[in-house]
Amino acid sequence: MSSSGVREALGRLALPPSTEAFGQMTLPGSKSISNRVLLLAALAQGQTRIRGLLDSDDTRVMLAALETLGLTLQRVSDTEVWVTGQAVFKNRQADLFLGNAGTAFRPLTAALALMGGDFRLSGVPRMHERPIGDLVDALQQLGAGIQYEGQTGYPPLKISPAQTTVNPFTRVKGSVSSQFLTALLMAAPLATARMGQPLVIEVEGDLISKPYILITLNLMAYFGVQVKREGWSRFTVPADAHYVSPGDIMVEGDASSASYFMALGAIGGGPVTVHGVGADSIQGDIAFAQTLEEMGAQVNWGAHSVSVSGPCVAKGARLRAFDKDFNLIPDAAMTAAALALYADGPCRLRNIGSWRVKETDRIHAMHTELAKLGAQVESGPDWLSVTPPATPDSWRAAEIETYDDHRMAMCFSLAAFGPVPVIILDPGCVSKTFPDYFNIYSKLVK
Ligand SMILES: O=C(O)C1=C[C@@H](OP(=O)(O)O)[C@@H](O)[C@H](O)C1
Ligand SMILES: C=C(OP(=O)(O)O)C(=O)O
Repeated sequence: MSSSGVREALGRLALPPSTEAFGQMTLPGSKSISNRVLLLAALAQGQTRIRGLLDSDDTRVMLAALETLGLTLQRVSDTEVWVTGQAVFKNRQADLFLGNAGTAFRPLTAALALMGGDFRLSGVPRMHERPIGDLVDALQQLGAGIQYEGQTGYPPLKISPAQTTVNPFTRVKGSVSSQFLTALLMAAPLATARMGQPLVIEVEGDLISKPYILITLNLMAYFGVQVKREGWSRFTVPADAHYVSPGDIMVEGDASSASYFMALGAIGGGPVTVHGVGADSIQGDIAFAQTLEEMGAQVNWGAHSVSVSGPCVAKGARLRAFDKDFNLIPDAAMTAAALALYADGPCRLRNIGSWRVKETDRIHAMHTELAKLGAQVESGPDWLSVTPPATPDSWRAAEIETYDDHRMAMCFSLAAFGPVPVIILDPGCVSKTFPDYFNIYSKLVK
């Protein structure tokens, strides 16, 4: 990292042309669960032992922010930390750098805005292009003092002490990111504690990425706060809501990270077995296994593991093409887009508009890089269609740009099963959620 916290793009990784993939791997902890649990533990009464924590850029910025806010964190190892909660954080003035971690930026904005204090929240330049206006609007309805330091609707943000009277009702738009609703829900006990009455959160319009809200509600319940949910449009946090440490919590493996290895099993013969998520997972992205089945792979479930086998595409076999709405699994959907290279016909990903405002404009990035390899690609505001190279001769060797997007690097590693050399530029961008990705990858592909 440079002094501004911006990671320098470095290096290139030539992928060895691969024909097979098999073996076992253990997943790093879930990013979504790790950052939620860190914040919930910080707000909870008592001490929480967190095991299986993800150790990556996104969790490091969250840990550093909590330390700056005065929390006592005991790091037992890279994947284990003990957090002693404080209903109201000790330091009420802080300047926090949150990288490009949506799961740190959005929930901390809500918690600090409702707690009150003088805070500044910033990130890498791309974070300052990722919208946050819908969350700020919802928090302002609750009496929060938030100003935009630059462009209206985007970070960096300045938070000033909240008004003491708060409204027991707010509305939030759900069409840009589900993380805004997640942030309001997790911070809600700070508002109910001040008001002594329940807080009602209404979602305006469509809500995207719904399974992530279920992760939020599940973990809030684990920390003692039961939210009443009426469909996807109304959420009520009770008047007496307060977080209590569950004592010990084990973070599941990351289901989005699992998608790359499950995909390897589906194109390289397999079986590839991932340990850390399985049939009991609380993460929506495990539903990617169903996409793989629809494409012709075989999936075997354990409680905490998944094994995938499939055809060997390097020997000419093909996966079944798909036309599918991916709104529920936007992250694993990128893996499906890369697999379209090996399909037996045109594939279409629908309802993926949120890709435009993630680590990069993922519709543009995917379109550009798949086309470099010889696929015929078309895209629109919220869709992507990929016609795979018709014959081995239609493939073209390519240097794949990764746009400082971990998922671009990880999903294009699957292109190594085509008939051309592939180079991944700046492979180190995987550090956002999976620093060890290429090391584990290299052990499973032959
Ligand atoms: O709440 C979460 O943990 C996440 C929600 C999703 O974002 P959107 O709700 O913006 O689609 C997902 O893409 C992101 O990686 C993690
Ligand atoms: C969208 C992602 O990240 P974030 O949590 O920063 O939104 C992602 O990991 O694909």
